[in-house]
Amino acid sequence: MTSPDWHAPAASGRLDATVTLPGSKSLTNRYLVLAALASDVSRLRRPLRSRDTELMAQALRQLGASIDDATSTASGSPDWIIHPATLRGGRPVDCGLAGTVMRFLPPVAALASGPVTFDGDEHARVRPMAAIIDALRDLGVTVEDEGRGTLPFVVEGTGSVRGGRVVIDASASSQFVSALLLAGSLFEEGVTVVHDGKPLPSLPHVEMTVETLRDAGAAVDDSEANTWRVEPGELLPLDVTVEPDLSNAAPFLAAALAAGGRVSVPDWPGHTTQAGDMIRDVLDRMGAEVSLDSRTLTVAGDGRPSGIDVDLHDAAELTPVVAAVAACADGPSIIRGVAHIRGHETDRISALSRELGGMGVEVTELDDGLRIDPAPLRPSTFHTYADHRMVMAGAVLALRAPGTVIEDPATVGKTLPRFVDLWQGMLEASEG
Ligand SMILES: O=C(O)C1=C[C@@H](OP(=O)(O)O)[C@@H](O)[C@H](O)C1
Ligand SMILES: C=C(OP(=O)(O)O)C(=O)O
Repeated sequence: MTSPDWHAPAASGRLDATVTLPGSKSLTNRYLVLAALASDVSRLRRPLRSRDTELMAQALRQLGASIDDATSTASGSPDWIIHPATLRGGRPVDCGLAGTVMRFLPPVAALASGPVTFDGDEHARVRPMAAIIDALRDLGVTVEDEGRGTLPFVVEGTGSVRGGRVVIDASASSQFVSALLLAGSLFEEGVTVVHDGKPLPSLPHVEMTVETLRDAGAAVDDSEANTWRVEPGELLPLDVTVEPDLSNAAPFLAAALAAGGRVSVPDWPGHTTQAGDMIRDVLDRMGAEVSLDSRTLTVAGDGRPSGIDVDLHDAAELTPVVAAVAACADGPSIIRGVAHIRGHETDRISALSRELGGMGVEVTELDDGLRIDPAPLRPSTFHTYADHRMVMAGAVLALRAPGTVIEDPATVGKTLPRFVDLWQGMLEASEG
C-alpha cells in the first residue's frame, strides 16, 4: 500500500533554517546488534526510531533479546535498553528492505539454537545476498536458500559457529564484511574476512563496524588492506549516544545550495566514521560555503550550484541527493564509482535517470554512475520506488520546480519518518 502523493513545496525565497536530525541508522543498528550479543545490559541514547531500526530491534527480540524503551532526559525520543539473552531460533525475521537487517543478522542467527527464516519486502528479494550465504557455509553453517542466493532463506542455527578465515567478494556491498565482523567475536575461532574482488564500496561503513566493535571491547586487526581479523572473546555492554544521521542531513544541507540561503545542522560530530560526512566536501566543491562552528554545520549557497565530477564510491548512499543538486547546476556533472547502487533499495542509477529525465534533465547512465546535463526543471510526478533517498532527492528538486508531486512519500520512513514535517518546517522557518 502506498501513501498519498506529496505536493512538495517550492522555495519562495532564500532558506534560513536550523534543522535537528535524529540518530544515524548505521550506528543505531550496529549498536543494537552488538548490545544483543554483549555480556550485560546496554543503553542506547538518542537511537534512530525508523522502519529500519524498529525492524532490527524486532528481529533481535525474535532471537531472544529484550529491547525496551526508557525515558530519556536528554532527548525527545526514548532510549533503548537492551538485555541480551541466550540466542534462540524458531521465530522468523522480517528484514523489510533494510540492508543492515538482512546482512547483519544471518551470522547472528547462526549462533542461535534452531532454524531462523529470513524474508523481506518484494524489493528486498532482489538485493544481493549470495556473498553472506556462501561465507556462512564456508564457516560451517547450513543455509537453505533453494539455490536462489537471495531472500528468503533459512539459517540452521546450532548454537555455535566454528568461524575462522573466509574469502568473500564484497564488491556488491560493504555490509557483507560488516556482518561477519559484528558476530565474529562469538565464533569459536573468531573470524578473518578477506575481500577479493573489485574495490570494496562504502569503506567508511566498515571502519564504523571496526570502531563500534572496539567500543564493545573486541580485538580487531584492520592493519592490512582488504583483511579484517576479529579475535574470539566476549563483547562488553555499551552506554552510547547515537550521532545524528549525516546522510539524512544531506538533503537539508543540499537545499541551501539548490534554492539559495542558509541551513544549519546542530550536533555535527567532530570525529565520525559516517560516510555522510562527505556531503561537506561535495557541497563545498559545488560552490557552497560550508562552515563548522561549535559543532553546528552551516551550508550557505546562492542557488546556482556548480557542476561536479565526483567519485562517491565511499559514500554511495549520497548519490540521489547529489544527483538532485547536480540537476540544478550551471553545467554538467559526473557521479562515478557507484555501480553497486543498482542493488540498493532499487536500481538507483536507473531510477534517477528516469525521474530526472522526467523533469527535463538529460541523464546518461554510465557503467558506474551517471552523467547529468542540467536543463530548466519542469514539474512531474516523481516516482520513488520504495526508496527513502528518492523521496529526499525529489524534495530537493521540487524546491526549483513548483508543482512537483512526490509519489509515496511515506517510504522515507525507512530512515526518517519525520522527513516531510522537518522539510516543511525548514521552509516555514525560512518564511518566518
Ligand atoms: O553498513 C551500513 O550501515 C551501510 C553500508 C552501505 O551499504 P553498501 O556498502 O551496500 O553501499 C550504505 O550504503 C548503507 O546505506 C548503510
Ligand atoms: C543503501 C541504503 O540502505 P541499506 O542499509 O538498506 O543498504 C541507504 O540507506 O541508502
